[in-house]
Formats: sequence, C-alpha cells, structure tokens
Amino acid sequence: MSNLWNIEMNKQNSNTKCFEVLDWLNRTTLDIIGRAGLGTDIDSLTNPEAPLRDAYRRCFEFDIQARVINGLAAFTPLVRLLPVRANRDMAKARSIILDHATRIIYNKASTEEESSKVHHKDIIGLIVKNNLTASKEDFLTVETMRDQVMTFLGAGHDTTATTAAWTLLLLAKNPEIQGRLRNEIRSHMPFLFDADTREDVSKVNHADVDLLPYLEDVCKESLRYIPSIPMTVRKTIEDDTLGGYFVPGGTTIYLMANCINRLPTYWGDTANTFDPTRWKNLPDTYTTNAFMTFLQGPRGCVGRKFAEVEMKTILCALLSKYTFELDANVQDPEELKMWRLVLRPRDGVSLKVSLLN
Ligand code: HEM
Repeated sequence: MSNLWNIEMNKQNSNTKCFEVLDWLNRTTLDIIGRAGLGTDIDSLTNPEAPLRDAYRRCFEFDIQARVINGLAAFTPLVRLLPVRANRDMAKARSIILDHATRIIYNKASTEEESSKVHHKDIIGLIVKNNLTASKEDFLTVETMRDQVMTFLGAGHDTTATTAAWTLLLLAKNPEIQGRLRNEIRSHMPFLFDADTREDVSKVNHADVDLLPYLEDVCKESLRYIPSIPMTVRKTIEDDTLGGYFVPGGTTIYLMANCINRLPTYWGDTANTFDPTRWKNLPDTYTTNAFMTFLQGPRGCVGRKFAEVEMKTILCALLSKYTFELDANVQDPEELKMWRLVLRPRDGVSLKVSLLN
C-alpha cells in the first residue's frame, strides 16, 4: 500500500497527498486475509476494481435505498424479496463472493495430492490437508469449507481495516500520541525508517510487534473507543436473572459493545476520552467483560489475535514512513459514524498523508 501511495505522490511531484485511507486499508486487509487465510492472491491493492473488492463495496452501500431495505430486513426478512436495486446488488455481491469461495476450495482440493507434501501455512490449506486424513465424522464437505472461506473473508478484513482507519484518524487528531508511538516504533525497529532496509526480509522476520507496549495500548484503546462491530445479538436459552431483572428463556438480547466499552461504571470518568495510557492505570471497577469489541467467551472472535497483530503491523509500516494529519476539506469522520455490519464513517476516512523527513 505504501509503495502505491508513493507512486501517487510522485505523480503529483509532492511529498503530501490526501488519501481516503479506509478504502486503501480495506484492499490491504482483503489481500492479507486472501494470502494468510486462504493462500490465494486477491490483488485488490493493485486492482481496486477486483470483483471481490467490488462485491464487498456493494455489501456496504450507504445510499438511502440500501439503508431502508437493510433496516426493514432486520425485522421482516421478506423485504429481501422485493425487486429493487439494493436487493439485486446484495444478491450479485453474494454470488460473486460465493463463486470466489467455491473456486478457492476447488483449487485447493485439486492440489490435494501434492498438498500432503506442501508445507501449507494458510488456514484453508491446513483444513484441506487435514481433510485428507480426517475420520468420517471430522470430514468436511466442499460446501462446509466454502462457507468457512466466506466467513473468513467477511469477518476477517473489513473489521480490521475499519479499526485501522479509525486508529489513523485518532492519531491524526492526537499528534502527541502519534509522535510517541512513532518514537517507540523507531526505537524497536529502526530498520523500518531507512529506505534501504525497511523491506529487508531477514529484518522484518525478526521484528515482533508484540514487544511494543505503547503500540499495544494504542491499539487496545482504539478498539475500545470505536468498536468496529458495535452491536451483536444473542437469544437466552433459559430463564435467568440479569442485573436484578428476570429474563425469560428465548429473549433476544442486544449486546451494545459501543456502550459497554464506554461505561463510566467500569472505565471511570474518562470513559469517553481516547487515552491509551488508561491501560497502564485501569480503575478497580474495570473488568475483562467491560471490553466487548471481540465479545468474550467461547463465541468471541476467533480471529482476535490475527487482527491485533495485523493492525499493529500495518501501523508500524505506515507510521515509520508517513505522518498523518486531518484533512481540512472534509467533515470529521467521527461525526459521520454509520452502522452497516461494521461501524464506519459514511464517507470513509480522508487524511493528509506526508512522507517523513
Ligand atoms: C478488529 C478486527 C475484528 C473485530 C472487531 C472482530 C469482532 C468480532 C466479533 C464481535 C465477533 C462475534 C460476532 C457475533 O457472534 O455476533 C466475531 C466473530 C468472528 N470473527 Fe472477528 N473480528 C475482527 C477480526 C477478525 C479476523 C481478522 C478474523 C479472521 C482471521 C475474524 C474471524 C471471525 C470469525 C470466524 C468469527 C465467528 C466466530 C464464531 O461464530 O464462532 N475476525 N468477530
């Protein structure tokens, strides 16, 4: 991504340019989940109109018709049958994603013979390989594996891209936090700041983003402050009592991560402030379940560690090359938060990006 940004800057003979970073990050994380999760090159970075990227763009359309149809469909699924553009777009997007997922599985399966010899590292490669020797009960059908591919593609890129984009916005709003973070990255990974060494594989392979404590706190704080999945739904399986209220079995519960993550009851008076230092000084009222960005428990996000490492890696790569400032020509994206599967700004996140001196 940063190499492509440099090309764009060079075209304008400038060291500074405004980029809509959310779209760029979406393409980056789609390519990453393609390679790391599915062992396939999606190439949406070099080809912004790649069919898969286009399909996800359609899924997240924010125009008025899409908003009305999706809002109504939450209560009356029959609305999905109406012959309107928003439904046709969703159906087309679904068929493109299904088609890609099916092709990925068939490509993997066709190399089954060799796969027992190949050292697969991607998740689907490992699943296909495991299937070769799986017992009857553990054997996965092509349809099940295809659904896994679709889940990983869907769950595994937009969430991380949106969080990374919000983080860059928060860093642009807080230059002192951005500066402190860059200093930490410089002291742990000086090679990233030198054009001759930043892509040196032997150095990159030895770098460990989990060793940077302030980076950890910035990421956790950004994930707390703006959770990319702000709400999820569960149904109670039996009668229970919650916070003193009787809740009958079968009740639908809306879990509002964006509220819980900012409740002063747990986080104290500064709950509504973006402050990475809070993580070194949590109040006694804090509890693990006050952080609901990935949910908690056995049905929490299985990709949490992957997402955290991915986010940290992206931040190290970008902050070692650029500074980020607010784009004075656009409304503050935080004022334009909209929820459509993930909580993203209506017009994306446009930032002024400048090459570091
Ligand atoms: C910042 C990034 C991410 C956030 C905030 C996030 C958040 C979540 C949340 C809240 C859920 C539970 C949804 C529900 O049950 O209603 C979930 C589920 C899931 N996530 Fe993530 N996720 C992120 C990144 C990822 C990544 C990178 C992957 C894949 C590598 C991934 C894979 C999954 C899968 C497979 C599930 C379904 C788990 C299940 O139902 O048992 N997620 N995620």
